[in-house]
Amino acid sequence: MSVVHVKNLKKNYQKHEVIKGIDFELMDKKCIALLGANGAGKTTTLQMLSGLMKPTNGEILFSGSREGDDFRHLIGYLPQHPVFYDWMTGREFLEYAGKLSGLSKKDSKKRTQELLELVGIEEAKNRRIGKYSGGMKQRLGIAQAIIHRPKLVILDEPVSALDPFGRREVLELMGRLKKETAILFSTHILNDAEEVCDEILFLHNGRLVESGTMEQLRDKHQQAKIDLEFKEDAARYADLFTALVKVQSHAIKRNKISFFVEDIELAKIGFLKVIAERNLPLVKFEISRTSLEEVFMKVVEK
Ligand SMILES: Nc1ncnc2c1ncn2[C@@H]1O[C@H](COP(=O)(O)OP(=O)(O)OP(=O)(O)O)[C@@H](O)[C@H]1O
Repeated sequence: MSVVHVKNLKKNYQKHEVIKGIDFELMDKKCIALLGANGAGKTTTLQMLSGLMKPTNGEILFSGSREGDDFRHLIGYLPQHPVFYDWMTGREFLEYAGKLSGLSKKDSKKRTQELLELVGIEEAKNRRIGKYSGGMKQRLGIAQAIIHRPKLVILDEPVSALDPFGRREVLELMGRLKKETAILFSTHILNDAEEVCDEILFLHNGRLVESGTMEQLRDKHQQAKIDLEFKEDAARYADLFTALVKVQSHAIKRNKISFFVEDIELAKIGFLKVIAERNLPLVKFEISRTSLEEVFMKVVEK
């Protein structure tokens, strides 16, 4: 089921158009990554969706509501740089946020306990937030954003400022969270998107240059790849392989060569034969597919 439909969304800052007419639809209980380089327009888009900023043009229609309706109860939002009251405990903060979002005192307490468990900070609930790690603060922020059971939770760069441990905790939480609600999160880190999301929206200079499920993007853009690493400069060996099988392209970086091939099975047999027959000084043979990062570079260079 659709949660929100965005049509021809535009935003100007003074005369400068930073969002140039984007369209997309978000489905229930999916995790969607809004991907883009710095300045692509991610924060601007998320702020319009969360109701914090008015679009210059276009429509944001939440299912079950009409244009002009107040849709804030349907969304939860965690800004890029959330601010907490460090003197409050995690439990106090969530109970307070629950009451602010309209829950009764009793419901707020009940939901707080449920969320403390869901986000994994139950044990630290009576500790002051000032003593929490970055990952714990971010998980508390996510709990706050979903306290009123929104249909869509919007997270602006939720893992960018975290160390690898914090990052892992939050990514795992996002994976669990999509059972409850749709998640839209922005990032410029492609691995994070690849790890948790079902769909991707690629934003580039204020336009959506590509979108789809991970599977659709892989089918459309990803190619099979064989990486070879030699003990010495790889350039001298490239021709031995390109002459062999249908190699679509290759890239040489000092001791390494990446070959993009059409038929991975055929290429694998041919490559291994050449390596064995000529006893080439190989240190690594790896079969993979182009990463999302390579897909992204390809899409934005179009
Ligand atoms: N209040 C503002 N006034 C004028 N221009 C702005 C304003 N806020 C953002 N911009 C410009 O709009 C463009 C998009 O900014 P936005 O913050 O939405 O991008 P972003 O993709 O979130 O980038 P980042 O990853 O750096 O946060 C940028 O060129 C930015 O300089």
